[in-house]
Amino acid sequence: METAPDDFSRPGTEAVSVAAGDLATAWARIRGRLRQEVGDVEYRTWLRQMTLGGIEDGTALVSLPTRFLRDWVRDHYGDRLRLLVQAEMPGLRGVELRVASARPATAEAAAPAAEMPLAESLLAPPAPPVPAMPAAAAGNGAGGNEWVAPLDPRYTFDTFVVGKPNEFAHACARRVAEAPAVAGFNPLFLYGGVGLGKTHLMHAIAWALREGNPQLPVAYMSAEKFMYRFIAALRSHNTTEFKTQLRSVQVLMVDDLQFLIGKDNTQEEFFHTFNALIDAGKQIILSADKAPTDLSGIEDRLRTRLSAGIVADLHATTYELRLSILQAKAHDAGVEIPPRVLELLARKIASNVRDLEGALNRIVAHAQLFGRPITLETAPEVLADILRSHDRKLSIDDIQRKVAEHYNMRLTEMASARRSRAVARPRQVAMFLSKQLTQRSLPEIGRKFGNRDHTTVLHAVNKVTELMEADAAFAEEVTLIRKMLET
Ligand SMILES: Nc1ncnc2c1ncn2[C@@H]1O[C@H](COP(=O)(O)OP(=O)(O)OP(=O)(O)O)[C@@H](O)[C@H]1O
Repeated sequence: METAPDDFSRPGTEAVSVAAGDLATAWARIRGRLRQEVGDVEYRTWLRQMTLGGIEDGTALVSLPTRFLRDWVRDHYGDRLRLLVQAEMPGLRGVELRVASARPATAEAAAPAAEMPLAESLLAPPAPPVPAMPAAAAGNGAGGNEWVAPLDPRYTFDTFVVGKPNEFAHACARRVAEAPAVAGFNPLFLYGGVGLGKTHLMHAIAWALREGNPQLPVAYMSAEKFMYRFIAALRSHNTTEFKTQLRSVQVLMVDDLQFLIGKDNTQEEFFHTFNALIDAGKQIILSADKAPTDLSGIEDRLRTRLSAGIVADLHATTYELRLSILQAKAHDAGVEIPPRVLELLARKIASNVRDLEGALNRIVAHAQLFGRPITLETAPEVLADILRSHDRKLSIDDIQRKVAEHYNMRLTEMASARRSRAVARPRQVAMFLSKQLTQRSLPEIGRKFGNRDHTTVLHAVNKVTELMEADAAFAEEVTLIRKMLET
């Protein structure tokens, strides 16, 4: 059994009439989406206390308990919140953020939240960033665009940082943006783990296409939205209009396709839409968390068609890519963050870019709140919970890399047979730290250092201990490297 559709009544010009149950469901979905987009940490820090007080004059009234939180949410999430609200409740003019005690969405949806003088409006800009749909796609005046998700203005090619893990996906996306529906690139199927940039790339393609031709009918939506709209069309016996709308676009983008797993009717409809568009020479761009071949629960015939164009993987980020992303985002935010702090984040938060952004936002907020620049000493404190949740075990590779970097020697020397002092001493330091900072046994450590014997490792550990006792400067140096590895 598939989930019930979101069936908000059509908006009037001034008021939007939404039943209490629908309002609560829509609000829950908006919050869920925000949480998914910004990550758990950021969501808990800034957005959890947000409540929907109701709708008044076509504006959603959202409350936060303090002025600081209200301002923060307005400045950092205001646009996003407005776009999500408008996507869920088409016809709303905007969102008003207030400082007020919590008040849930109720049957008296039109009742305002406790009035406060600090209300701020996030009204829609004059030309909302929604891809154009042609008259045919707009149906018979029922508001054509409202089932197409708005594009995020931040997600363009300009703001997408390219590195080894995403260069292929990025190149494919660029190619499709330059020349849609070229054989071999249709469909474009982007896949990868959570928060690695699939949605960002899809929006970037849509923005680029729009820039080239503002009239080009491009439709972007999540697979979830596709399903809700399809079920709503079924319920209102209006599937013809649904199909006509979809089939009149030139480019169709459907995000998070894994959502269709096990939803047989929706999959069937999607399959037909897909075939109709491809046969008509339209471009399709899809994303999922797995490659088509690994999407179990998707019918074989659909799976085969999904792989028929180009399949591009967004790989897990590397340290270098994470650092470049942080540098770019700090630069865009106009804040100076010491390189060491960015390196710390890039090293410690290896899961996905969304969490990385969350940590960076926290640092920026902290610096702005207290008017003090963040330092390598204060960053671990400010980010304690985030760092704890990303705590990862140090590996011998990490240690070798850091020691090689410190002594300005090539990483390969760690495993080489050379015995000159310039490489032998740093190698001994790396062996010593590997014994101190990992759970690896002496033979295991030896293997990582060019298959050396465990007695060589033991000798290195003893030698470094001895030298540290005899030479304060050397002891300080080793302690410093250790500290850098541990923060
Ligand atoms: N290479 C990159 N350069 C700049 N920002 C990036 C990059 N990759 C990801 N991001 C940012 O990380 C956040 C998460 O990316 P996005 O939403 O595109 O991930 P996703 O792969 O669609 O995740 P999900 O599987 O959760 O839908 C976004 O804010 C996005 O701008």
